[in-house]
Amino acid sequence: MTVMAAKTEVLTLPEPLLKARRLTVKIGSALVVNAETGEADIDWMRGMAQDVAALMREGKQVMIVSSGAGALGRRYLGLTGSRLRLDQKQAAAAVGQPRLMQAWEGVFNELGLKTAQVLLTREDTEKRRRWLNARATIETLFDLGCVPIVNENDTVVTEEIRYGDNDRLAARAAQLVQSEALILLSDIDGLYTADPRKNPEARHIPLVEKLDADIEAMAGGANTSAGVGTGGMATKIAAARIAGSAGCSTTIAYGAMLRPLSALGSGAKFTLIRAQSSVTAAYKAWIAGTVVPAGEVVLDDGAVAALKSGKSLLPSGIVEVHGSFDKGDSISILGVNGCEHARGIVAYGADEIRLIKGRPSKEIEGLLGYTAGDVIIHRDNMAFI
Ligand SMILES: Nc1ncnc2c1ncn2[C@@H]1O[C@H](COP(=O)(O)OP(=O)(O)O)[C@@H](O)[C@H]1O
Ligand SMILES: N[C@@H](CCC(=O)OP(=O)(O)O)C(=O)O
Repeated sequence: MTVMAAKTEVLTLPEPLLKARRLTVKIGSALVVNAETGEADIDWMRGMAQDVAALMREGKQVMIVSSGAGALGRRYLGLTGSRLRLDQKQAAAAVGQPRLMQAWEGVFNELGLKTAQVLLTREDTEKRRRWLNARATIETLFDLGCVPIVNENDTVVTEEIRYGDNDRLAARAAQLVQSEALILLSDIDGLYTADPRKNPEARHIPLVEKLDADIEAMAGGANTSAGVGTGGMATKIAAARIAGSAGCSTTIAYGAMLRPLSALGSGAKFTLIRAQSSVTAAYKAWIAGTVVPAGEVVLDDGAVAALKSGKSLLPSGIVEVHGSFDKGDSISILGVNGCEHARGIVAYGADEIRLIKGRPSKEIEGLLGYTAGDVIIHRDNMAFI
């Protein structure tokens, strides 16, 4: 182990990962769990922590989505049968998750970094209020310099309401924090024209510019001989579709060697599935495309001009509030003539905005008894239509 060397080294990823400010790395069970001992593979995890630390030194923020709770817990509990009931799988994950986190925390601590456990369910990324809460927490973890380590909250979900595999969880998590790049580390170095374990003629595909039905048809199921993987290439392509719709590119790469992110930087093969738009454009298109805005605010002419020059919306420019909406809802922004100029995600609910409209931001706390910041809609959460 060369922790001292790791403290100065930097890691230069290939394009377009190089440009990504925020990366999400998904790590499958087969990588973190040693197949022979059934325990966390600390050497491999230490190498990953060194790679992540090197990227953080370049100013990048890295979120890890780590599988392995079920596999670690099964071995620890001696649940060796191949067909476990759901409650047994959940019990195994409950036992394995703290062991998984202990291993991650240990290897990051050696480098002076802190980790944070983030357990998500599908509802957390589908229900707006929970989505906002999860996003705010992870943003704060990044600000604090922590490495968020995400997994599905396996103990509380049932088959019908789970993501089911961490490839799709990772894509949703990447979308949640507006990652520009999702890296899926696998037991294979990318997408092939067919499953190369079954078809020796299969060819590697280095770049997918457009994820269409032909590409989807190439992706088959998991390599079941390895014993712990779940999704196969099909869930990786499904993940790439989710990530792509949020402007996030997906890289599928082989992860079993020590320091797989460094390997990417030194020429290892991978498949890049390029997103069709940028994260910001995808987010703004999503806001602009809100089917039924939850309400409206009417602005004076000065506020409309301020928004058009790139400013955020302050309470002082609002003259009327229509409808009943909550913090986090998408609403319409109208001029006094009733013309819709933009849509945006509000930081305050309708009744709160009624109390603070027309007033300077410094009065928000006195009027509401708390403050969620000076702006009603931040410019990053606003799309002109
Ligand atoms: N078109 C394809 N290209 C590459 N791998 C494929 C393809 N179709 C099916 N696969 C299988 O998907 C496996 C990777 O998925 P999986 O075993 O779930 O990995 P992980 O545990 O890393 O998520 C490969 O080992 C391969 O056998
Ligand atoms: N949440 C589960 C991971 C499920 C999963 O997708 O595993 P894998 O196919 O190894 O990435 C666990 O930690 O065991």
